[in-house]
Amino acid sequence: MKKYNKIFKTSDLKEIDRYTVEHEPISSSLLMKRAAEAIACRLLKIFPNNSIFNIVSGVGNNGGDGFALAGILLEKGYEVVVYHVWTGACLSADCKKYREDYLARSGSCVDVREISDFDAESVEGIWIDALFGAGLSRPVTGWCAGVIDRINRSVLPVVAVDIPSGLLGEDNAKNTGSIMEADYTLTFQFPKLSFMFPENYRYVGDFEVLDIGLHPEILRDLFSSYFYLTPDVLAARLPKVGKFTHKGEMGHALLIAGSYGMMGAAILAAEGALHSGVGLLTLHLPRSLKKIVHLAVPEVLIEEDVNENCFSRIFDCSKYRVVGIGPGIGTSTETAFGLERLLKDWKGRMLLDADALNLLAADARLLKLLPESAVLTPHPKEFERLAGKSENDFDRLNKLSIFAEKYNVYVVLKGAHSVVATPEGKCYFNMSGNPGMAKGGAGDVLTGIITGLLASGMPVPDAVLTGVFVHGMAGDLAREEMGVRGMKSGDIIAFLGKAWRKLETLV
Ligand SMILES: NC(=O)C1=CN([C@@H]2O[C@H](COP(=O)(O)OP(=O)(O)OC[C@H]3O[C@@H](n4cnc5c(N)ncnc54)[C@H](O)[C@@H]3O)[C@@H](O)[C@H]2O)[C@H](O)CC1
Ligand SMILES: [K+]
Repeated sequence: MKKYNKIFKTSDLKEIDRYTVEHEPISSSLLMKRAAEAIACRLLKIFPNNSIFNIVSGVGNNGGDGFALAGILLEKGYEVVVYHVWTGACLSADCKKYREDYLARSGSCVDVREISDFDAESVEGIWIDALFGAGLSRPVTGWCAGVIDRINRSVLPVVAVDIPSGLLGEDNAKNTGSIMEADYTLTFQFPKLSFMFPENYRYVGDFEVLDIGLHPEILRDLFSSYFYLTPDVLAARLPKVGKFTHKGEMGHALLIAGSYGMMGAAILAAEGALHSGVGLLTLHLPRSLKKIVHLAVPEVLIEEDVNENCFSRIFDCSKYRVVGIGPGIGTSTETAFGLERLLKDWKGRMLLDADALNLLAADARLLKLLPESAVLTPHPKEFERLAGKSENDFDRLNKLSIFAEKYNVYVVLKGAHSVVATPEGKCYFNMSGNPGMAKGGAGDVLTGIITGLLASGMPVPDAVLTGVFVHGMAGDLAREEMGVRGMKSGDIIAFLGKAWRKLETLV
């Protein structure tokens, strides 16, 4: 079955739920049981040695998940206590059903109707947070906030069901209420948008998406502008390299990179492209610096600039399928002039990174010269120079989308979940990569990879999404062998071959 990796709004959940219940068909209580079974299965794998579960349940369906989970764990012989926090007077029908089932089996339950009913201090084992889920409509305040605060002060691990209680699914800019600080979040069917933002990591912790079999038709048909990238979806986009392919078909790329003192950037970008299927790669380099690079990367062709130490001018780009520019080029006046001439002359495929973006930010006239579907790969600071300051991560995402539409470009905002904004207003969040990649040079490798893929003729969005994902995947393979501290940017290149191999075997 084809997978649709959409990130829906939490307000869409009711409709997805309703459609699944009607068309599978399945009762809502059995769907809840399925969700609780998925949680139990994962939970017991994450904490194989834990035998005591303290489940904090609310009155809605998230609370219902808590009671259904409690029943499953009780049946398996674990010690379970449910703290039933009466956040409202009425229980949802399924919460009521699973509470009654649990009590009927003599499950231990503490009714919490005010903060003094809740003692978090003498507790052992782990906390399961099933207080509020996707139905939360406003910040959590009052004595319910006190329950969250007490758990946050506890030293025991916290696992959130679907979403940490108190966190809203999308925009949390005005969320001044209490929010559960979970170590893990086990979320149903798709990650929530707010999980993608660095500022929410302290609440979400590490998250995993559990497939609870919501109906594929509604997941396919319901609109969303947000998506997340997984290997299966990307493997499906990989074109086959045919038996009779020659280097001309894989494309000729021009990379403009490096300047005095920053030649490593040129080498890393070149290696990224060479390990990503480019047919021919020409490096345009400052005159006095070409030797260093040629010795380090013998596979490239070299074109020399008239300037000794930096990029200043390209005379003819007509033989290239793509031009990548930026890593280590600096921001001298000569280079600014060279970029302006290039943008006036070149209307083909193009990628701009690092100092090329700083030059764009310094002279807004240049933005209007960007070729259609150009690819920009800023980190947050570079994006801020281009688009101005953002109030928070959600605001930055909106700015990103507006920028991509306005200038008709693809923008890769680099980060823990790098996000690709398209000219059509879609945003794709990357799910590969790790903190070991937060090092100088990692971005240069990404520039090379995407430039290489653009040269090979892949459609622009496929080249960008695949490039971002495989870059993170190579980083993940490097981390497996060398650890977050031990790996360096060059190791991303060293593991690119294995990453491609892994992706290709999924096709
Ligand atoms: N389709 C699915 O993915 C499934 C989801 N399940 C679980 O259901 C919850 C969503 O349940 P819902 O009943 O809609 O909402 P909550 O449990 O989050 O309860 C909200 C509850 O609380 C009230 N409320 C809202 N905000 C506040 C507030 N700030 N303070 C106090 N009270 C508040 C609101 O009126 C409701 O009464 C989802 O997350 C999953 O965990 C299913 O179990 C499986 C299918
Ligand atoms: K929760």
